[in-house]
Amino acid sequence: MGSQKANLPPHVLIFPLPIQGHVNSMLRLAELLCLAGLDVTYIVSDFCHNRLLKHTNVSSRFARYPGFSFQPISDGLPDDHPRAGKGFVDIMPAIKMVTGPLFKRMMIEKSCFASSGIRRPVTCIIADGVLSFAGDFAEENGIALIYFRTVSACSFWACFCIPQVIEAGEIPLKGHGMDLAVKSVPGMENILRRRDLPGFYRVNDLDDTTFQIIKTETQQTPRAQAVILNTFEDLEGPILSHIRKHMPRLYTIGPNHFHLTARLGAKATETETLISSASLWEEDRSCLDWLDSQPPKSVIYVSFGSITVVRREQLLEFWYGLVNSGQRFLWVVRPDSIMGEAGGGKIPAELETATKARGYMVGWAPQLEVLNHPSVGGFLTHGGWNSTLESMAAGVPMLCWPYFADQTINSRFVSEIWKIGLDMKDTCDRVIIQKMVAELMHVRKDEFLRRADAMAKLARKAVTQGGTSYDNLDSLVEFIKSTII
Ligand SMILES: O=c1ccn([C@@H]2O[C@H](COP(=O)(O)OP(=O)(O)O[C@H]3O[C@H](CO)[C@@H](O)[C@H](O)[C@H]3O)[C@@H](O)[C@H]2O)c(=O)[nH]1
Ligand SMILES: C[C@H]1CC[C@@H]2C(C(=O)O)=CO[C@@H](O)[C@@H]21
Repeated sequence: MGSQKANLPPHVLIFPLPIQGHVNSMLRLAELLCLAGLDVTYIVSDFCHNRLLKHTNVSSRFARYPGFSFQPISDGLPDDHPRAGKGFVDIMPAIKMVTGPLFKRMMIEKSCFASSGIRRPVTCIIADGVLSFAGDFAEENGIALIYFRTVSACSFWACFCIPQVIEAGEIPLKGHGMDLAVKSVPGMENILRRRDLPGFYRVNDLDDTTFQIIKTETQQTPRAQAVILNTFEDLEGPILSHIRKHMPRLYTIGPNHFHLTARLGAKATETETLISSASLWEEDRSCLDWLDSQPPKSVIYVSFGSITVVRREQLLEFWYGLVNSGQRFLWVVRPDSIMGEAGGGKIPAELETATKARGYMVGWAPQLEVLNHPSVGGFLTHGGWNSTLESMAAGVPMLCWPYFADQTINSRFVSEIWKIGLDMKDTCDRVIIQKMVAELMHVRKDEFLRRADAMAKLARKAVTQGGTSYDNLDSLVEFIKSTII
């Protein structure tokens, strides 16, 4: 057994927060590690697992990696709990109180998923950067620990600097002075206004539970032996230098959906790769047929990710703004995304008519395929980090309407640093929406497309052999191997 075991690959446990953006990002990492020949156990909430099995091809997709397995666990919430909108605030405490103890028990009872002569017990835990209990378990049991924070480096760094921002008296915001410059986040002195700080900062009381959780979880990151970020050096180099002063072993491997496409390259066609989704809702592929019949770069794709909810009045502002812009649009309206009477009330006839003429609505879209469709020329997005990277990699300019969390700082970087789109934060007005859609799709179209195209090229370079993300992934795999020698 001893010599047999020596030939077995490392066994990595991957544990994402059970939210669409985190599950997508970490499942892509799981596949990248499977391709490198590592064994992977992927912990997933029962809620997400059931949906993945129902709406995706994950079973067949991962069947080709014999060293891969899913390990479902409860997320501590009842099945019918609304995990979107305000419901999201319950996720972190439930995970901590319920999933944490369950996880520790499961790891011990299942001998950390060892299989005699076939698989080592877990040798390395790659936990979501906000799941410190997984880090505790790794430390208590002498297992290598890596954190993967699934947001942008700029958001992670701004959260890491929470103590300095408090010290400088720049928060609590108390709703005023939102346009004042933030001076206490090194490297961002001339970039951020208070309204651009990650949404968690928007509290009147520094004892706010979510704020405290984010602060504590972020502060403990440096105890890991390594940190992974889904970004690339050409995109966030200056901020990464600041982070590396505290966490020198930092692997940037993104954009990881693009990286996966590049690594699968020879083994799969582009379409095969694109349809390897991890959607928690059923994708309505009919929108691709609709896109096929639209002129090149004429459509603005609208989607606010998996957590955003809007009030009916806001829905109507967006709808009028889009219709009045005269632009063709493909709009994802998630079934659980309208607050209140689930979209009750009549839709004005002029909106129905205009939507039939030049719009298309679905409950959930095959987003990667949509963004890479030649008819799509812009993306009205909440600025979730996956959506932002997916848009960048496809060379599609963005109009950002951030909802919470990292989105408020991502949108600032999109507009002011990368200059590949516009930031519409803290307003929801049909006239502004109409004007900004026109600016993105007409007035400044060439300028944005040129920069977005240049950014897409940098992203491609990063994930191609010899590129920074490509090399960093190889180094990460070597590091994981080194932890068992
Ligand atoms: O109709 C749709 C809409 C979205 N997606 C996919 O769903 C993912 C959405 O991820 P993201 O854009 O990151 O949004 P959220 O799911 O809202 O992500 C959460 O997690 C992200 C990563 O931590 C954070 O950046 C966000 O702020 C947070 O809301 C992306 O891969 C999309 O391609 C689809 O496939 N179809
Ligand atoms: C629900 C939020 C808690 C932490 C996650 C996050 C992060 O900074 O890691 C950002 O927004 C959401 O994805 C998560």
